[in-house]
Amino acid sequence: MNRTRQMRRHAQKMHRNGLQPMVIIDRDDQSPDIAAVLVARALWRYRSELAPIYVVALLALGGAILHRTHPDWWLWLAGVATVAASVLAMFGDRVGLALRIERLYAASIAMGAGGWVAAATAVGVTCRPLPLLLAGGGFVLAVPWWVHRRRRAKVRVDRQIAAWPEIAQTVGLAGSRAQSAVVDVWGWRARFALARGQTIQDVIGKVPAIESALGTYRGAVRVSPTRDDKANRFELRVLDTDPHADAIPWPGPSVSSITEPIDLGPFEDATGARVLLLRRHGLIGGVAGSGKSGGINVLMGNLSACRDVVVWAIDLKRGMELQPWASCIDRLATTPEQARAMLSDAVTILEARAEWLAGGGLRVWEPTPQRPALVIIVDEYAELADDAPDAADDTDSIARRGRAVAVTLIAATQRPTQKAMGKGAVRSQMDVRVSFRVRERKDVDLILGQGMLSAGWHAHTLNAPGKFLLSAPEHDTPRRGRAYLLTDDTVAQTAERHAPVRPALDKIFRRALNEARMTPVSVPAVAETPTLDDTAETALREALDGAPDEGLPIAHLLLITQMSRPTLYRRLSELVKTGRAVQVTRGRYKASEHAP
Ligand SMILES: Nc1ncnc2c1ncn2[C@@H]1O[C@H](COP(=O)(O)OP(=O)(O)OP(=O)(O)O)[C@@H](O)[C@H]1O
Repeated sequence: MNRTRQMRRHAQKMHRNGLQPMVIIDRDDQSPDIAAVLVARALWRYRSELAPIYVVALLALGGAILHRTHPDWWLWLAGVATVAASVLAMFGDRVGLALRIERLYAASIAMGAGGWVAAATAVGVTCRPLPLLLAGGGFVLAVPWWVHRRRRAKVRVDRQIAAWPEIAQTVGLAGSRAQSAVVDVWGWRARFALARGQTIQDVIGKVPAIESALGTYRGAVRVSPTRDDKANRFELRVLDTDPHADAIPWPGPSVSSITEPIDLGPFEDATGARVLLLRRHGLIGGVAGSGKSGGINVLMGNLSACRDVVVWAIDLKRGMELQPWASCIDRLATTPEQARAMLSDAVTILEARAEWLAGGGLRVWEPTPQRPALVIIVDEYAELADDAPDAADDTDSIARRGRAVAVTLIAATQRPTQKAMGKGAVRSQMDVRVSFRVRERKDVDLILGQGMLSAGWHAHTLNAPGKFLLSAPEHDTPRRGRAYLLTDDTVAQTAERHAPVRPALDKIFRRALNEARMTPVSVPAVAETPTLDDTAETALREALDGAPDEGLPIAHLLLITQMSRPTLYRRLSELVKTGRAVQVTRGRYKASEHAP
């Protein structure tokens, strides 16, 4: 017997240390004692699952006692049961029964249990059909309890929280402790306090180990600061189902001005990944097919809705990605020559604006529809660096000096290596970084910045196109977002809706360009740059008349006429309709041979 007590003490000590006792039964006389301990522990551990059986047993016991001691109480008991059931049905939400079905269930339990005890008190528990009613009713009412998803989730969470000291020890966060936990639609969340000297970065670095210890699937655990932003607290989020499993349709523009943050798509807690682009440059990276172009579509959908932004774009993949937005893009460069000319013009405008600001004693350019910001989107930046290396000085100038004058550069590329980004300081000037999935872990640092991988920005684990991590001054913890998806139809409709409201570039720019007399490479001699005042119409006619057989591209006509893109498209379609011009191929026009 003494030995049994010793073993029990040993088992308790092991349990206190977080260890499971190993049971070695070597003598028959000790087994019942230890088995009883194990059974008692199982009864306690599975108390939630066994709760209906406990309740049935309690009711039987209570009924038996009351029948013996106070058989005349049955009427009171029936009254109390009725009142309790009504209160639960009406006000159950105040005690956490959020759904109506849950309140009705609780009311049925109260009425059933109370009614049965009242009857058993009056006539005795063995009186028929009370035993049958207790067993049958107990079983029927237990089924919803056993299958209830939230209850099961809660039990699982409680067990994991109870096991946390052991998990923490294993993963190297000994001393941290859980403060609270809640089950939500996607899984569960818990708030933890850290031991002295531990930081959130330490926890982020342990995420794979925590996932393994909790037995979740890979990528199911998220770590973030708590709302109060205390350095010794963190929130752990464990997802059972991925909130980003399905594509999320774009709900329409979230902004009407570049001074507002643009919503790229929801984070996993359904809050929007909003980021400001005014006076900032952006870098979008990720492997082919990871959703970069989708991300650019979201940007275009929003930027085209802003009346205080002029969008220029460089798409050296023959305009494949950005062509659908052509009517909202003031200037689209699809060849290295056009890209070179555009970037050089951008520097001209930047300098003119800087001069204008200095002249007025102003520090920054505040965009308005009359004086819009300029956003230059470069899709597949690596191709620009390859095909137009001499434009590097201009991109460098824009990246370094563009902020104050509201000239923003947004570059998308698969891997922003120093080679892909050109020689200059462009990458280091990018304030907003969006990383879609990368293939290699080291690419995380390439896109998001040195040290980000070890700080927990695991873009290599993003597992569907459109999922991204966003790093910006207002987003300094790794949270997964999923970009909204714009279908081709949505793009076409949005571009059509926004094209008429696109602003033109301001006079300061136009004058600066005039003065700089920028002549695009390979513009035919007939297409002399005219003055930019009110001779646009004549310039268009002259350009079309002198156009070569293959026609003049839109980009050149835009440069020559200085019309806004929507105006040029409108004028060209009028000229085509009236037989004065012809569209030779897509995006190329010349005067009709039979023009009047
Ligand atoms: N936000 C999104 N939600 C759901 N699916 C998306 C999303 N973005 C992209 N996709 C899907 O992934 C495919 C590839 O996306 P996308 O063309 O944007 O990738 P990419 O990174 O630009 O590739 P590439 O570098 O080859 O152009 C799309 O055809 C689309 O079906």
